[in-house]
Amino acid sequence: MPLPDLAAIPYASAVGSHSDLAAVDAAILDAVDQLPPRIRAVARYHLGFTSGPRTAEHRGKALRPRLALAAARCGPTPERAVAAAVSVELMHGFSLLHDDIMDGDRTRRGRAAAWVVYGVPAALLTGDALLTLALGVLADSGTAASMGVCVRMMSALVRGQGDDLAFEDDQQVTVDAYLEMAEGKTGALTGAACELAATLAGAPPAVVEALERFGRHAGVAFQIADDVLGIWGDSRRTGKPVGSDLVARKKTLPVVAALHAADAEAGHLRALLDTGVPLTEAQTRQATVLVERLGGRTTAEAIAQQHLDLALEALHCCDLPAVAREELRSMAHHMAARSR
Ligand SMILES: CC(C)=CCC/C(C)=C/CC/C(C)=C/COP(=O)(O)OP(=O)(O)O
Repeated sequence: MPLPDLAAIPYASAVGSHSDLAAVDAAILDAVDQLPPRIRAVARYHLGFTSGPRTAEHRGKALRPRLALAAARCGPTPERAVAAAVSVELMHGFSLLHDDIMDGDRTRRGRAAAWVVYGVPAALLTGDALLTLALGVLADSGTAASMGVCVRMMSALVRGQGDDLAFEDDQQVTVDAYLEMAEGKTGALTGAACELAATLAGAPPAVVEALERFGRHAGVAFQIADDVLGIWGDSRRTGKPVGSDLVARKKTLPVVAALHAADAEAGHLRALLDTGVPLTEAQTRQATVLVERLGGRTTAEAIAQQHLDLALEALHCCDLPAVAREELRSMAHHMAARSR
C-alpha cells in the first residue's frame, strides 16, 4: 500500500501541544521578524511566510522539525524540544538558500528560488541570518551540550557539501565516498534534529545516541531517495526541475553505481559526464537511459533500503515509548520512499 504523502500529514497535529508544528512555525516567524526589514522579506519569502500562515505548498515537508518533535517524545519534557525543532528548520533554511546559489538552481518548492527574486548578495546574507537565528534559539534554550552538537553538525554539513561540489569533476567517486558525503550533507542535520530534541527533552544518553543514529541513517536514505527523484521524479511534485543534477554532472548514487557497473556502457556514461561543462538536454536524456540500464537506480534503491534498516534497528536498541517509536518508524519509511 503506498504511503501517504509526508507533507499531507496534518501540520497542526492533534497529538499534543509539544508536537504541534504550528507552534514551531509561530516561533520561526517570531525569530524571523527580528531581522532587519530587507533581510526579513527574503527570509519570509524563502520560508513561505509571505502572506499569513505557511501553506503546505511553500513550506516544504517540514521534515526536520517533524523528526525533532517525534524524537522529543522519548524524553520526560518533550515541550522543551520546540527550540530544537525551530532551530533545525532555520538551519535547513540557511542550507537551502546557500545550496541553490552554489548549484545555480533557479526553482525551489515550485517557485523562483530566493536568489533569483532578491539577488545573490541578499540571499547569501539571509542564509547567514537564518543560521545566526538558529544558533540564538539554541543558545537561549539553555543546554551547553547543544552548541557542541551544532558545531559537529555544521562541520559535517560543510564537509559533505564540499565533497558534493568536488565530486562533479571526479568520475572515480566510490559508493563509500558517496555515502560519507551524503551522511555529512543530509544525515548530519536529520541526526542532529533527533539528537538536539532528545537532549532538550531530557532523554537518557543511550536514547540520545540511538536517536542520532536513527536520524542520520534515515537522512542518508532520504538523500538517496532525493537523488532518485532528481532523475526520475515528477517536477510538479518535487517543485524543482527533473534532471538538473545530471545536467550539473552531480555524483548522485544512481550515477555513481552506474559508473561502477561492469559493462562497456559505463564507459559511455563516463565520457558523457567527463566534458567539464553542463550536459545538454539530449545528453541528459541519454545519461538517464544509461544510468537506468546500468542498474544505477536499482542499486541506489537497495542501498537506501539498507540505511532504512539501520535507522529502524537504532529504534530497537533501547527502550523507547511505543508511540514515539511508531511515529519515528513511520517517518523513516516516508523518508526512504518519498515522492516529493
Ligand atoms: C553548507 C551547505 C550550504 C550545505 C547544503 C546541504 C544541502 C542543501 C543538502 C541537501 C539536503 C536535501 C535533501 C534537501 C532537501 O530537503 P527537503 O526535501 O526536506 O526540502 P523541503 O524542506 O523543501 O521539503
